[in-house]
Amino acid sequence: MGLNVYAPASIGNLSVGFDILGAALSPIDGSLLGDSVSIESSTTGDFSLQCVGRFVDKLPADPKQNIIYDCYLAFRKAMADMGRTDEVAVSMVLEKHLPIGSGLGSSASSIVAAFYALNEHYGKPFSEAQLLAMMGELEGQISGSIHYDNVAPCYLGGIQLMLERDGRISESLPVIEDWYFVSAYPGISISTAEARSILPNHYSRADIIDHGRYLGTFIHALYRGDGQLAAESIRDVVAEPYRKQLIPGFDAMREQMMADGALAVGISGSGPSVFVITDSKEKAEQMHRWMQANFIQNDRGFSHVCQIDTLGTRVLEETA
Ligand SMILES: Nc1ncnc2c1ncn2[C@@H]1O[C@H](COP(=O)(O)OP(=O)(O)OP(=O)(O)O)[C@@H](O)[C@H]1O
Ligand SMILES: N[C@@H](CCO)C(=O)O
Repeated sequence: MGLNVYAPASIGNLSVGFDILGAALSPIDGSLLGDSVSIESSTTGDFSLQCVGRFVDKLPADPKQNIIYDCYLAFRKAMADMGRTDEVAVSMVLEKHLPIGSGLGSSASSIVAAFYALNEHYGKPFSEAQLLAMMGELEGQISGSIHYDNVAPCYLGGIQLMLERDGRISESLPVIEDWYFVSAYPGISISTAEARSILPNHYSRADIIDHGRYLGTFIHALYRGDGQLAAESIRDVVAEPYRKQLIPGFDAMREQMMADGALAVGISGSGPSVFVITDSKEKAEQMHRWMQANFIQNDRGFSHVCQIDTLGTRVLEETA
């Protein structure tokens, strides 16, 4: 029996919660914005990985350099640690729909889809909390430090707040139902590790106070269902001032979106994708068209009108 698992794109940080907030996204036109992984028992007895999809060309040529292979090794080791050593290997197919270094949680989407598929295939040996811990570890292997703000929303859906306590890595926050997100990827790539390395090691007291106030207000407003206050609190004093120079036309884009009635604008994860929040579908569609005409740099770029994906990672198809 085979399975096809889909893991949605995500916005790390949501501007106001560096490394501790993240949201999963679904395009409102029903298209899939995320990687998927198919899995079945290997007929040769050896592990195999085939990669297909629009953004496959920038993946490492050797499947054993793909993060999916590391997920497989980590999963098999964890099963061996629980005494399961005689399991049959698997054949996997990765459909790479998220560009690498996009700010849309591309590696997280592959990692989450792979672990979810492996767990389903081998009869769910691991709990949600155990899987999330493994996902975070693999994501940390890529970016240099463990942060769950892509893997947690990608896996669990919704808006996630990282608690990072034993057994409670992340918890869901309330979602503002009428928020539309325009998610635009300009078509260039930014490495997460590099985008982290340009950030300051220390912040001023004024920045720390602002950061605490904005994040506290954001979470308070979500629990009150006050979308206006929540959106006004989406301000980034930690990363955007330093990272925006890596994104061509960021300031002009922000100015235009705010003039067009955006509730909030920010960098998606470590960029170069950006997100815009509005409470009107019509405005979102107008902003999406502006992004297509003005922000996207080349034919690899794209823009989507999205809402929060509350389902998270799921099985799309089971085959006999
Ligand atoms: N399946 C995979 N998906 C994405 N990246 C992969 C995968 N397998 C290996 N890699 C490697 O992992 C690194 C991912 O880099 P990075 O963390 O900057 O990007 P990302 O996770 O795609 O970023 P973002 O979260 O901004 O979308 C690249 O060097 C890439 O070659
Ligand atoms: N929180 C991470 C997300 C990376 O997508 C960062 O901003 O570096």
